[in-house]
Amino acid sequence: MTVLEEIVAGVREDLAEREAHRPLDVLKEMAARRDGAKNAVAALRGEHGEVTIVSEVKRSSPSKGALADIADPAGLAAEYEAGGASVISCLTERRRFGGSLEDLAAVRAAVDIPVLRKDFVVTPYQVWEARAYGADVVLLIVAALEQEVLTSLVERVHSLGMTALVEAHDREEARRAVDAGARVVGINARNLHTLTVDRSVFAQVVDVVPSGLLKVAESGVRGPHDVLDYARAGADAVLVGEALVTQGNPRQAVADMVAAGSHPSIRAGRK
Ligand SMILES: O=C(O)c1ccccc1NCC(=O)[C@H](O)[C@H](O)COP(=O)(O)O
Repeated sequence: MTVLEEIVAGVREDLAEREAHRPLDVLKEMAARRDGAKNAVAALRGEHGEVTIVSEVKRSSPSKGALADIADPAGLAAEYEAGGASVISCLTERRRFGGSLEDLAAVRAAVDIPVLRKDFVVTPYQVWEARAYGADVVLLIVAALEQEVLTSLVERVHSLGMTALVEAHDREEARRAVDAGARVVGINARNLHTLTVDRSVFAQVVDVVPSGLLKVAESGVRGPHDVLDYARAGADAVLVGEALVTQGNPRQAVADMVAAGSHPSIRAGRK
């Protein structure tokens, strides 16, 4: 079993339990009580040609184990927003990442910018959950989904007013993301078989994604210099987790990355 298959198997077990306790109709009522989803495409695109920053609430991971003791995910998200983040990514997978839907709802309540549900979404029920708990963006991982299922989940996410961030790890997956109707394609540098990070994957894959679609570079960012590198390789946004949760001043760390993404040389090159 690959790491991804193992994670998805655990996700399905947890999901079966939640579905048994909360019928889809109840979730739909919860979703209907929410304000409409925020425009994540506009937030990710930025207003002045800058490369935007997606800041992640991440407690632990399969590759690194425990990363940070985040007692107050809402407070952390508010710090990220104050530092200039454009979108908050909130991990909701429990077993390997220590996240929850409660984290998602708390983050949603604490910030005004769009919030991403970062999980291993494989069924429409999870898409409804995302909306019910306040997400504006839903991660869909190409490697975890048959093409027909991927396409129908993208449609479901968009039909609920949210944005799908469709994640690819190579050129073939990027083509599948585009074919599935993605408006935002993530290119993740973390190999799901070995869990190693190779930041050059972004540059190897990005030309598969047509101009007009947004490109998000994911994983492996250690600091502003990596934001600059991803920006020069064509990223519209950069998603950062570990580097923000493992040091003392997340607001400043985000601000430094935002400054890199807004550097005049980057903005000039994107006009
Ligand atoms: O982070 C992991 O170890 C991991 C393992 C298996 C599947 C997904 C994984 N991470 C999810 C992510 O995509 C990252 O949390 C995100 O891109 C941020 O990465 P980083 O800045 O390197 O923490």
